[in-house]
Amino acid sequence: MFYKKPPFIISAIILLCLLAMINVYQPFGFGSLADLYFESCTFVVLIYIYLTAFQAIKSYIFLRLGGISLLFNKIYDLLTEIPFIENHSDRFETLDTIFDDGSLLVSVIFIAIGITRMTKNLVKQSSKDELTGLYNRKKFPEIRLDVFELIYFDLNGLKSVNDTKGHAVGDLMIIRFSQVLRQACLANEMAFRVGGDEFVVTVQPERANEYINQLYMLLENEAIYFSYGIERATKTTFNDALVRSDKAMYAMKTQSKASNVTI
Ligand SMILES: Nc1nc2c(ncn2[C@@H]2O[C@H](COP(=O)(O)OP(=O)(O)OP(=O)(O)O)[C@@H](O)[C@H]2O)c(=O)[nH]1
Repeated sequence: MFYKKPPFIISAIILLCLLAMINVYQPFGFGSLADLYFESCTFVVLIYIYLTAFQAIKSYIFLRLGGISLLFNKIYDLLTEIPFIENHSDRFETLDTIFDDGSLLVSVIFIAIGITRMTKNLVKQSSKDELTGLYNRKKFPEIRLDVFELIYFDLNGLKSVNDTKGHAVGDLMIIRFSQVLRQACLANEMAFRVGGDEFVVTVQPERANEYINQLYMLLENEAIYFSYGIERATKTTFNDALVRSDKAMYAMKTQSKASNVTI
């Protein structure tokens, strides 16, 4: 609930409260007033970042720890502007250094690890299809085999499933087919979703027919039908093979429709 409020307003209120407190207690003697204003602003900027990036911080433990450590560091900086606390901290120099410089060092390390992990994860997610978890086209340059057979798949009759049973059932059909595509892959073979009901699989040379037979077996008792086209390819001939396998798939679909056979 709290985090749904605009972070800017919350941060501004905290800043105003801090500035008011500084001014009210100023006669009792703070250190440098300028220092205090800057420390307060940095603290509030941190709060603002914490609120706006809350989802990311929540999901990554290192960002969370780094954020906590940085907040601690800033609070400590603020508190040590109070002469009474500053006097005490000066007496425990090592402890003061650990609280001040140590917590800053820890924050920087944790935040750096957190950002690195988050970036890696984002890159990984950006090449995955959200609905099925299969790779999307962005992953094409990273095909793991040098020579392979490329199979272009298209589901048959998805539109009529959508129209008669609803989009959610159509989604389930796509998800189930994707599961089976992935299940039939060996190491280094990859499955991609390249369009609504279109998929590409790269399998080891001479394995396409075996792969497709496996799909038929896995989908034996399920009303999921598909057309496909197979082309042999290398990384350099990939784009041509993609076009040719799409055409071969289309030819199979046209033929099956003409003969009114469900494949
Ligand atoms: N449920 C669902 N449907 C989708 C999705 N993406 C595309 N579609 C639908 O899939 C259908 C694909 O079109 P077509 O390939 O012409 O439909 P089809 O019924 O499979 O026709 P054929 O390929 O000729 O058998 C369209 O109706 C799209 O709206 C999706 O993510 N979920």
